[in-house]
Amino acid sequence: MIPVVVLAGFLGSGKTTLLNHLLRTSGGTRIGVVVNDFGRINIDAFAVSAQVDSMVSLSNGCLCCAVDGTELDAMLEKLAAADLDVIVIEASGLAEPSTLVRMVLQAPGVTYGGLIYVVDAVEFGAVPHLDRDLALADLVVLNKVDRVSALPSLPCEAPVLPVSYGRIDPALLFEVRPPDMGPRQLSFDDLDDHSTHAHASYDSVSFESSDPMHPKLFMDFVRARPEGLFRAKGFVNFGTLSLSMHTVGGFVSFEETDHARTELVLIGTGIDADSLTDWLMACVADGPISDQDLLYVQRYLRRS
Ligand SMILES: Nc1nc2c(ncn2[C@@H]2O[C@H](COP(=O)(O)OP(=O)(O)OP(=O)(O)O)[C@@H](O)[C@H]2O)c(=O)[nH]1
Repeated sequence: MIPVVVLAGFLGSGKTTLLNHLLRTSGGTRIGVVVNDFGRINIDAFAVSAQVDSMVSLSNGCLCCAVDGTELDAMLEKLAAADLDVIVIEASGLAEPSTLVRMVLQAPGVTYGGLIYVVDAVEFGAVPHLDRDLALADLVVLNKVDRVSALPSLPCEAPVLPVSYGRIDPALLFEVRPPDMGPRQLSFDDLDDHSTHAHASYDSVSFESSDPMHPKLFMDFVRARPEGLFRAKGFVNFGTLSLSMHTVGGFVSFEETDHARTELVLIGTGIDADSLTDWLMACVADGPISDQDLLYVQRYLRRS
């Protein structure tokens, strides 16, 4: 099922800037984008190759469409049928993120991929209901940090990623495919020094085990994972049950899989690779796993 990431934030916080950054830096990832109106996406940055209905197909494999709230269901269904890797919905600055999240959770053929909430590091004090929105967020992007001398502290439990101009690493939100090596010409973006981009400061940790993980110990790890751990993805084997796991900030989703080995990649800032590896090693089961034990993970399971 195609994951749907909801991108929300108050007026002017930098959602469109972030979305354009994702579109520019996601290589060959096929992204479906749902926005409130076309004018907002920097379509000039791409060659528009076709326009069908209210959907625009961009040369980098991105499908763009504009909807109002009532059309969202139908548009998601249409996008779900297309061969996409991920769908990003940019909420208008005044949309209620909770309404959008509910709509995505109910939409057929897609799976919710988390709520990314953009906060303006200068203007955040003026946002109505900021606490309420932050409480729903899985990952908070504290944008425009170029405009402040000290980072404000936000009242939220979700991990906070300080950035300028929405430059987050797309791999924090979804699987990034290498660029298509088609007839595309090199652009200035390709010549960019990527070491200066946000992702240069991330650490990643890989963990593998052919012995099953203990459901309770592993779920304790998932719940208590360190704040800087923005993303985890891969497979977890619990003996008779194997799940694929995907987390974005505080958001976690599991789906059943046939992959009968634990293979995880954890991405974050300020994470200690050795202690995370030790922690995961300590989650390996030291005996058989009972049906009772499996209940700890089964309640997180999404059924398609
Ligand atoms: N200085 C600075 N300006 C930024 C940054 N990110 C975005 N901007 C500017 O802030 C303004 C608003 O950015 P948008 O991306 O349009 O914000 P938005 O959340 O999509 O706005 P609405 O759709 O009106 O809610 C634009 O002029 C951006 O160029 C940043 O990190 N630093």
